Amino acid sequence: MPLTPLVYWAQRHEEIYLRVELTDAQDIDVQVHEKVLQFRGLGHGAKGQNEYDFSLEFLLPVKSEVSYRSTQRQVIITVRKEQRGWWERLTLQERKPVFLAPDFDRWQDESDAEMEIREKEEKRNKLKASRHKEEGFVSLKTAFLFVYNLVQFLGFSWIFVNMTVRLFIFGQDSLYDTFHTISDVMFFCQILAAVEVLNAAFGVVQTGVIPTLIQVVGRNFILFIIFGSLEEMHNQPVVFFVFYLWSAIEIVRYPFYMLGCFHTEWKTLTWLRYTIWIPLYPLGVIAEAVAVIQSIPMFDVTKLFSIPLPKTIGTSVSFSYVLYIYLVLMFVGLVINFRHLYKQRKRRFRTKKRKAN
Ligand SMILES: CCCCCCCCCCCCC[C@@H](O)CC(=O)SCCNC(=O)CCNC(=O)[C@H](O)C(C)(C)COP(=O)(O)OP(=O)(O)OC[C@H]1O[C@@H](n2cnc3c(N)ncnc32)[C@H](O)[C@@H]1OP(=O)(O)O
Repeated sequence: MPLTPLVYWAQRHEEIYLRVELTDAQDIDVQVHEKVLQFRGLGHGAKGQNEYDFSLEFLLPVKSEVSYRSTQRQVIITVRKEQRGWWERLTLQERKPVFLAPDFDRWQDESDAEMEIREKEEKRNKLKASRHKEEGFVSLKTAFLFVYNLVQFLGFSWIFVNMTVRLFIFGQDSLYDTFHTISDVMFFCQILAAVEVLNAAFGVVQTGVIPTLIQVVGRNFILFIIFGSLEEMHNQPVVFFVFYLWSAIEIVRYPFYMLGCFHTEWKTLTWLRYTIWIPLYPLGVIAEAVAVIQSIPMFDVTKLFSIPLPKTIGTSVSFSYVLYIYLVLMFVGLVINFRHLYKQRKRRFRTKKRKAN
């Protein structure tokens, strides 16, 4: 003979919760027809291990889909109200069935429930607002990166095209006046490149700060100290090779980033971005090293940037010592960035392959 378990209830504007006190319940069957809920199940209740059942006729219509979950201690049933609203009692009959009691763990009166809804609504609105903010930030960031990359692309394209055209027109002669014709734009692009260090440092782009710092500081050292400060270096052909190698990678790298801003890619461009540094980087470092070595006697003669020593010692330390140290640093920088670019290349092509599979 089935027994009746203890049932606790609570409501919200849209739902009814029933908690059936049955331990280790099995063979549970819960059904709702019209306004009547029927429960049947085997388990350990107030009267020991037995079959338990009950039925409830709700005050108002409910939806026929009912959900329940059984834990070790109880069965929790959720029934959705047909119409949103607050019920003055659970059952149609005014007298409360004896096995039914309020679930004080979940109990809320109407105003509590309304407060809960308002809090949920507020939370949802806040989340929406923060999502809007985030989206606004993302589009601002994308616009900023796109404009930055476009400016750099235009700058380096101008340099590359100008040098190539001059090479065709003036042949070898063009190697001697690269600095005079190109340096203004190169100064502009390389000063602007400091933005890349900030982008990496502030997480605007997901990349390491050190490789970017090495790249920007390394190039600006050559541009401002070696070429910029020594007039004797201005008409050296090495300027041509350094500028040409720098701009050759940048006319590929920046359009690659520009497409990346729109989550687009052009496979050939991606391949070029992650491949042509393999010959260009060592060549670039060699060209820069040649420039540094060429400048050493010039710094010795002009005593530019030499560090004066106290009068008692009487002489000064030539800047060329700094340059010897810099040559070593260049080699270290080359190794760090070569490894970094190799890792980026592997990561890029590995992910692509995985996506393709
Ligand atoms: C600490 C001070 C030390 C001073 C030491 C001095 C020693 C100096 C030695 C220096 C030697 C320098 C030699 C050098 O000047 C010679 C040359 O340049 S020769 C020419 C060849 N050169 C090159 O090929 C290097 C070109 N440069 C670079 O590639 C970068 O500057 C580098 C930092 C080296 C690597 O770039 P990065 O780490 O950013 O890799 P990724 O391109 O793969 O980017 C990673 C993700 O970030 C996104 N990203 C990056 N930048 C942007 C951007 N501007 N806009 C939009 N998105 C960007 C990129 O899309 C990647 O995202 P995802 O993975 O999602 O695609």
